[in-house]
Parts: sequence; structure tokens; C-alpha cells
Amino acid sequence: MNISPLAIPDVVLLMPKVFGDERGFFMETFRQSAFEVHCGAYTFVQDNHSLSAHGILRGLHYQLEKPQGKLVRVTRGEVFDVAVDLRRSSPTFGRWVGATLSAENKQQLWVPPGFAHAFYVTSEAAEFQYKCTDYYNPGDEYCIRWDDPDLAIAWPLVGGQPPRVSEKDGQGVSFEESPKFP
Ligand SMILES: Cc1cn([C@H]2C[C@H](O)[C@@H](COP(=O)(O)OP(=O)(O)O[C@H]3O[C@H](C)C(=O)[C@H](O)[C@H]3O)O2)c(=O)[nH]c1=O
Repeated sequence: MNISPLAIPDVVLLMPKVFGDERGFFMETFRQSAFEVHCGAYTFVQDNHSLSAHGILRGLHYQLEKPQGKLVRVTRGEVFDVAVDLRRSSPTFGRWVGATLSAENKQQLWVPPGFAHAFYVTSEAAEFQYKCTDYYNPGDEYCIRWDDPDLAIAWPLVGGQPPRVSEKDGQGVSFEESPKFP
């Protein structure tokens, strides 16, 4: 497992070692001991898997009382994945970082607790799979608008068209009014 530094040090881009041969490939997608070296002593309690069509954007989501760390990867297609630092005590508070994750590059992004998370599908469709450090807590969900002017996330919108979002995500709040972490 190799890692690549990003503008927000606590968000880690991981690149698993891929063993290719005439049959195809093999890779270890998660190894607790390696993860702890690069990301910290977190454990995971829930795995998620979603399928999204081209141009879909899911997020910016987070839980406040039970914040989830997320180790995310794409197993079909390609997305632009974004994490936003909501920790007031952080030197990178209010900043965002993004990475292109795809079935082809097999890269993973560690998004720690205390961040809002979202992704935008740039391929025809994308399957998104991720591990969470805490359980889904529906009454504890918050959403910041994907196009918040203060965050000014540089989404690679295809053809300049706005993304398709769920009704819930269309009602997201501004970064300014969103609840934050200490
Ligand atoms: C997240 C989640 C959802 N659900 C149910 C609730 C709804 O009936 C249905 C779809 O939920 P939602 O529209 O919130 O799914 P996403 O828009 O993909 O939400 C996720 O989007 C961004 C990318 C995130 O980082 C979060 O993991 C998560 O908020 O699945 C569950 O049963 N368990 C869960 O953990």
C-alpha cells in the first residue's frame, strides 16, 4: 500500500499494490495493520455500496453526533471525490480536497471523522464502495450544498451542466450555517 500526500494532510490517498497476471489482477483492498500506519487506529463497523448514473452527485454529507470516518473506493467507472474539513480547530478548517477515484486507478481515499463527504460521477455509471467507522444514524445526518460559494469546490462538471442530486441534497444548507465540529 502506497500513499500520496494531499493538501489536507489528514485526508489520505491510498494506492494498493496490484498483482497482475494473465488471469487478471489481485490486490488487498484493506489490511488493518497497514491502514493504521497511514491513517490511525480506526476500526470499521459498516460497509456501504452504491450505484450512481452519469452526472449524479451524492453529498456533501456528514453525521455530527456519530461522525463517520470513510475509506472509499470505486469498483466501476470513475468519480471525483471530495472531503471538506469541518473541524473548527483544524488549520485546514473550511478547505476542501478532491481526488479522482476509478475502477482503473484502484485508488482509495480516507476521509476522517469531522469531514463532509461527496462524490460526482464522471463516467457512464459508478459503483462506490466504502467502509465506515460508525453506524448510519439517520437522525444525525447533515447536508451542505454541493455548490456552496464559500467552499467553491471545483467539480469537473461534464459539459458545464449542473449535477443531478437527490431532493434531500437539493435542500442542503450553506457551509456557513452548517453545524461544525470542535
Ligand atoms: C447512507 C445510508 C443510507 N441508507 C438508506 C437511507 C435511504 O433510504 C437510502 C439512500 O440513502 P441516501 O440517499 O442518504 O444515500 P447517499 O446519498 O448515497 O448517502 C451517502 O452519500 C455520501 C456520499 C456519504 O458520504 C454518506 O455515506 C451517505 O450520506 O439508503 C442506509 O440504510 N444506510 C446508510 O448508511
